[in-house]
Amino acid sequence: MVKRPLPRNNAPMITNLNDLAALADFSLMDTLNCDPEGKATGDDHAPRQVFSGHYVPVSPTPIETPEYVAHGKSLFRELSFADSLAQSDDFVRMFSGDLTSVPEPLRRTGWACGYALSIYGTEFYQQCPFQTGNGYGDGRAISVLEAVINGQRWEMQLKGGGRTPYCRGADGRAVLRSSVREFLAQEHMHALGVPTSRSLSLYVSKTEKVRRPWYSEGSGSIDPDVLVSEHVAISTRVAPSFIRVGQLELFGRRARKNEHPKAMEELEKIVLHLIDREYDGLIDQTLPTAEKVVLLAREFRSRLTSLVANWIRVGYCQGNFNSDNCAAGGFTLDYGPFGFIDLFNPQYQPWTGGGQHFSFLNQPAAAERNFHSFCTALRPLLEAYPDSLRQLDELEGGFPQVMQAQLEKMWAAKLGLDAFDEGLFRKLATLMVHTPVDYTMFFRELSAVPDDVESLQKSFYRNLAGATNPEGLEQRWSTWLANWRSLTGSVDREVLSRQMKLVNPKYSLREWFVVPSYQQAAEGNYELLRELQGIMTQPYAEQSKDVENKYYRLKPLELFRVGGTSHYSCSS
Ligand SMILES: Nc1ncnc2c1ncn2[C@@H]1O[C@H](COP(=O)(O)OP(=O)(O)OP(=O)(O)O)[C@@H](O)[C@H]1O
Ligand SMILES: [Mg+2]
Repeated sequence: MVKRPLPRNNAPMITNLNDLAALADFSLMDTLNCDPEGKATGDDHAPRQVFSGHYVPVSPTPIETPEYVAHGKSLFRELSFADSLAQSDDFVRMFSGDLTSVPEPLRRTGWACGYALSIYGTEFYQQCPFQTGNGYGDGRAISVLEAVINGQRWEMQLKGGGRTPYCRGADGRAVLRSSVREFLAQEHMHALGVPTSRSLSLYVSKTEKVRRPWYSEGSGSIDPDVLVSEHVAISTRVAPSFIRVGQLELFGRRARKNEHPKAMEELEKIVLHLIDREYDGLIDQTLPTAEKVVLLAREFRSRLTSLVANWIRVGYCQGNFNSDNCAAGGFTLDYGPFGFIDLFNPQYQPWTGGGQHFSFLNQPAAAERNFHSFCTALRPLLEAYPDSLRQLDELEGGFPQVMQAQLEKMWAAKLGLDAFDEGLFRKLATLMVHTPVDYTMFFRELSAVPDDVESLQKSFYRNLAGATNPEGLEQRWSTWLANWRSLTGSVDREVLSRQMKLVNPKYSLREWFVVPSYQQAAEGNYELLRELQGIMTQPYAEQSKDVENKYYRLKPLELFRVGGTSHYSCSS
């Protein structure tokens, strides 16, 4: 008998698709309403209105001649998946979109979900080709599996898996460039300790290409200036669910407007489903719905505020924080026009179409708008319960205070302080802008608890000597540093430093590291991508001198203002 290797948690190792099939569990999913017009064959790829139901059955369209690019090694370990699985024929086939020969109880059709859109709290319908909201949703994301693995329920979703009824006439594909970005970012974010969807696998087609607007080499253009032909790819992401605030909104809007006889029932069902999938064990199952709704809002508020504080801690700007890109489970979702900040600028926003409302330090305000959309979606369920409605209003009204408390806690931790000091923080923010500094490097250098400004200068984009008033600026830094040191109290320097280095990462997934990795990948060379994957999944570790020289660096000045590196459009 062949002995199977045992993973660390002693659960049996998953070495082939049959092992995975044995863990499939569609029981929760099956309690939801299927679109009554949905075809059991899943052959439903043309844009159309979907008037009701929580999901549409749809089969993915496989990419031609798939080639293995990468798999999420740490997620594989957590799921007890053998690394070899990622390159095994039947696994590659399934996760490059071909469900035609999957073993039972896996299914030959996946599912796509509709959702609504609010931008910064304002409801939108124009993005829907029918102007009704019934044609908007997962246009190229198709879920293929729900499984309970090591006691945890996971949904697996292909991105770029072909057209769905929500494709709005687009091709349903994702290009290698955007897939590499999302793949690397999800793993990096997880390693940074920030809740996120996770990366399972990434396959590229060796033959199938699509055209996308993008930037010519070294372009200084704001908008894309060329059409490029790019290889398509399918990445699979994994999360407890992919329910978005926008999804709740779709059902909330239908219930509010009484769009069909089952509208209220469908809203209640998706909300209870969200609780089962994302808040299991946190909300007493025996409570009436109205009370569950209030507890849900409280819990989501807590997760969302903590998430956004964490984004700021690690220098992440989501870029497109609409309600449809805001996971109702409170984790990071949709790594589209995101970016990790280099030079500190509170208004940093890499997405050219995004506007200041989604910029780096405006993310708490954007989150508040998404929370408003979330509460608006829940409200129809509380119409007959004035007490619960009042509690929901209070939760919504209290968002800024909770957000502020999370931010203060985060800034205090970044500075190694027990308590937030407003004066110290304000002075620092001003100095960081005036100098200017590299956000990640500055906090990491500070984590060494330096005696003087000299070592901090490694993170400065302009030598102090080159400043308008060099002595003045240096003096302000020295004063600030002395004030900061006095506030850290009598904590041992080593202890303080160790503590701060757990909060302030050394390495972050700067776009100018990612660009060459997807450019190489487009040539079939995945070396750089895998190097980045290795480095960015241990962002707090010092790592080798070589790694430090290559990846612990200021962004080269010539890369500022380069289209595709410093700013980009949403084309993906
Ligand atoms: N090539 C495409 N084909 C079909 N639909 C698309 C395509 N690109 C984007 N969409 C859809 O357009 C909408 C807006 O796109 P956005 O960039 O927010 O999402 P995304 O990156 O595709 O997906 P997600 O939010 O699932 O990560 C989404 O509903 C998405 O499904
Ligand atoms: Mg999206």
